[in-house]
Amino acid sequence: MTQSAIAIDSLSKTYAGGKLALDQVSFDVPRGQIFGLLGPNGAGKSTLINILAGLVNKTGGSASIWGFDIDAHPRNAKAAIGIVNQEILFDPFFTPSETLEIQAGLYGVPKRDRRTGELLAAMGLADKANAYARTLSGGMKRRLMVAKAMVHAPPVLVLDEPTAGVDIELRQQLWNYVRALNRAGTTVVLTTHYLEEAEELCDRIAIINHGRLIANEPTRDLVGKAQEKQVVVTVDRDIAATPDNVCFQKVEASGARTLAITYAKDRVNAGEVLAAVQRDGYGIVDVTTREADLEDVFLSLTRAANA
Ligand SMILES: Nc1ncnc2c1ncn2[C@@H]1O[C@H](COP(=O)(O)OP(=O)(O)OP(=O)(O)O)[C@@H](O)[C@H]1O
Repeated sequence: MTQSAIAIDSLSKTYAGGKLALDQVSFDVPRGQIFGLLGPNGAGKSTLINILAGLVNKTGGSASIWGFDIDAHPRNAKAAIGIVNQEILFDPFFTPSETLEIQAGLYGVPKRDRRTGELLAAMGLADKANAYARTLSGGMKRRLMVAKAMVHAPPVLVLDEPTAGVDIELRQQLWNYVRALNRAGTTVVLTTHYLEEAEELCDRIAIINHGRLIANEPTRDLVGKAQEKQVVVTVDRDIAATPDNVCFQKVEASGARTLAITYAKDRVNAGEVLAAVQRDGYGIVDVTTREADLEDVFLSLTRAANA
């Protein structure tokens, strides 16, 4: 039997004060994957990660990391995971090299097993090894945080919002590092608010909403669930009255001669939608289509769960 990187079973958390932040959440993170944990603000993602990190006590259920139950084998469980938090935490007066050495010391990694140089090189920080951490750019600091989480060579790396506030170019760079780490054998779990990031990077996605798991599927299947499609049609004359048809889910005039029509792709096809526009007497000058993406699926799932 192949064990999971992380196995979570009926995990619950009620904070002092009564807030139910996690409600019987169960899912497995398969080994070797890049796994996305998504959810709106306050959904319970940080609570879940903090339980895995041993920073928050769960109220119910169980969790294991690389086969080690977090209650029965807390030290082994902790050694199997590296966590990169949202906050950037290190002493600005230490150099990246010193920062990693200190962290390795905290984890009890013997000097001969330390990988300071290798990690700095992997994160593109080799030439900054001896610079003060405070002189690093924002992107470099984030990469140093990742290196710091990897000093004990954990098989599982958790990145909490790795690219929040990071510009597009650096984001691409960080994605490449995440992919490289994953190719080298690390299972990666990431939380993100950027659905595009999840769609681009993750093999599988779980969605939490108000403490409950509402999806857990391969990314491709999840995105495939979106049934809404949109065609934007430019017609040959000004639109007097917005045409209507049973095969349209929604229709809006987005310009004097432009219609944006949303339809359910499991019920009609673009040809039928265009034929309906022509039947209303319009000639078609131009057409563009837009496929639904993870954002549409995310919104429809969270809306349905809230309803
Ligand atoms: N220490 C705490 N005491 C009481 N309630 C808390 C505590 N920490 C978090 N909560 C509440 O638990 C719920 C889940 O919070 P959590 O931080 O886990 O969500 P999140 O999904 O990580 O959100 P975000 O994306 O905004 O970081 C929220 O309603 C939050 O207000």
